[in-house]
Amino acid sequence: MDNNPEKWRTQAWAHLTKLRQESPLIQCITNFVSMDIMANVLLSAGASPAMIHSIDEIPEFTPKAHALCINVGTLTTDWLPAMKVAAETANKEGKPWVLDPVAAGATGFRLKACLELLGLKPCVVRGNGSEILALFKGSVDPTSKGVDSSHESTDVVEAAKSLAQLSGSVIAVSGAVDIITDGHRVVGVQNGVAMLQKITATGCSVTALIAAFIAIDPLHVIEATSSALSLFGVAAEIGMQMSNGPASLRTHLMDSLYGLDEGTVLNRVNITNL
Ligand SMILES: Nc1ncnc2c1ncn2[C@@H]1O[C@H](COP(=O)(O)OP(=O)(O)O)[C@@H](O)[C@H]1O
Ligand SMILES: Cc1ncsc1CCOP(=O)(O)O
Ligand SMILES: [Mg+2]
Repeated sequence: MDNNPEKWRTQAWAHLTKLRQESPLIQCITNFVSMDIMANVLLSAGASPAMIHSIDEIPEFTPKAHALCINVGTLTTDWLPAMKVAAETANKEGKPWVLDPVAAGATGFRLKACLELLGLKPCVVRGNGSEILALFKGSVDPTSKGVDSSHESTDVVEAAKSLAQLSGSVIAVSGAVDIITDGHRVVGVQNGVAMLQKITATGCSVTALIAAFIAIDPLHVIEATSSALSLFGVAAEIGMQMSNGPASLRTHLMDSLYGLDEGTVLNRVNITNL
């Protein structure tokens, strides 16, 4: 894709239209905090969510899903084997899966689990600046703020590129500017509002949305990931105009995502090659 902004916008609208038409089934193995908002964001966008995480069901269910989202936000020893079996099943079935390494640098247990999952070759890893840096360094961050970031996405571009080259996954770093890279190309998305950081699990939700967009365009992972991040940001921008704070934005974000129309998308999507 050349750096014509119009092409990125047209592509984002084409992705959303296809998502609404095909309504892919997205399996989410995710943290307790995020389950509700993640499922509702997927529904608002046009996808079909299923929060199914029992290891007893994965061999039967994961092959039916069009994409899988794995999120370690409230990880326990019990859940990790299910996540690994699901990732392996998705790989075997040729289904794309994405990893959200929530608070990767917060503890040794979490970091080890995230690195093991990264070894199972997710199609995309989406994290905030601190999470991506922790994965790149492979070390616990003594100054970790848990699920929140203490690094700007734009400060970890080189780490993200190296991590992408080492892992073979596309790395998406969220922030004021979302960075998407396969280790060679770097794309920037400038949509969204800072208030998204004041709603829990918006990061988790946009990771699930990336899974949905990859489900409908698995051969263009960077493009699908960029569209998902941009359209989530556009919905937040529109929603913010009707909101007084995080609680009302949470509601308006979903209404705006559901109602996104061609004119709004073509006017607002802001994606560029960096
Ligand atoms: N300062 C900001 N301005 C605009 N959008 C932002 C800003 N910070 C985060 N976002 C958006 O909020 C969503 C969640 O990102 P982020 O807060 O980085 O994830 P996490 O919740 O995992 O830490 C993403 O869509 C991202 O683009
Ligand atoms: C608060 C919290 N604690 C464990 S998982 C979680 C949700 C994190 O969501 P996000 O990474 O999208 O902010
Ligand atoms: Mg997060």
